[in-house]
Amino acid sequence: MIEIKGLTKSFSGGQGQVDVLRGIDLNIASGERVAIVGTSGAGKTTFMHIAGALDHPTSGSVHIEGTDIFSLRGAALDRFRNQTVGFVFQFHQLLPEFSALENVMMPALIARKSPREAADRARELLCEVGLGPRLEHKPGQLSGGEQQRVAIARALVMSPRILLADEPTGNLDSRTTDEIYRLLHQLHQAHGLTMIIVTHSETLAGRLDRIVHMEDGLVRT
Ligand SMILES: Nc1ncnc2c1ncn2[C@@H]1O[C@H](COP(=O)(O)OP(=O)(O)OP(=O)(O)O)[C@@H](O)[C@H]1O
Repeated sequence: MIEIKGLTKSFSGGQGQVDVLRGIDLNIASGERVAIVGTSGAGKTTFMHIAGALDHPTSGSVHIEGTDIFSLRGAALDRFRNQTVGFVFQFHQLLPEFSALENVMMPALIARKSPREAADRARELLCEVGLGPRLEHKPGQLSGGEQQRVAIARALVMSPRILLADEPTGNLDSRTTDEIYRLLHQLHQAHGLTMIIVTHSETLAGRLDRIVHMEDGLVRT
């Protein structure tokens, strides 16, 4: 269960203060798949970064399975995030110099898993996302859809319970979008993941369990 209460985020810059999130309340059940939709600038990415503890709110709280995540500090917060949340970004952010296998291993190596264990887990996940024959390919040698599959495998390498995806199909054509949806569905069935997915794709949003509309830093009710 994810419980978000009174979340606000303001940035201050040259042109004064910008209130990007203005008091978001949202509960998401374990295993639920939620689409976050809204116009550009509504605050979706900012919200996702805070929900996944990549950024701090100005005020408000996020409880994940009972843990008040912003009461954790430093290494404890990093550990909680690495073990609990996996991220998939629109522009997948794979490291171009490294193979698919090495990209997926990376979070496990950073978490000090042994290279053998990291490689075994990465291989298993790449096979699960249909990339068994592409383990040694570098991102530049893979299609957009394949790169996104690598990014999804990487997000899952630490066996998180929550998957946060920001426009996971944003730069893909409709057939590849459909394939990524089917993969996410398969992973949801297999791992019981809670999924929060920011998307502009009505097709993708419509297939999830619930659609949350964000508008001007608030959830539209
Ligand atoms: N670090 C920052 N400093 C100042 N303003 C910021 C910062 N990050 C985001 N913003 C502003 O917050 C607003 C919301 O941005 P955000 O990326 O969360 O929106 P979004 O709904 O994800 O948009 P899109 O669909 O275009 O990705 C924007 O007006 C943006 O300029």
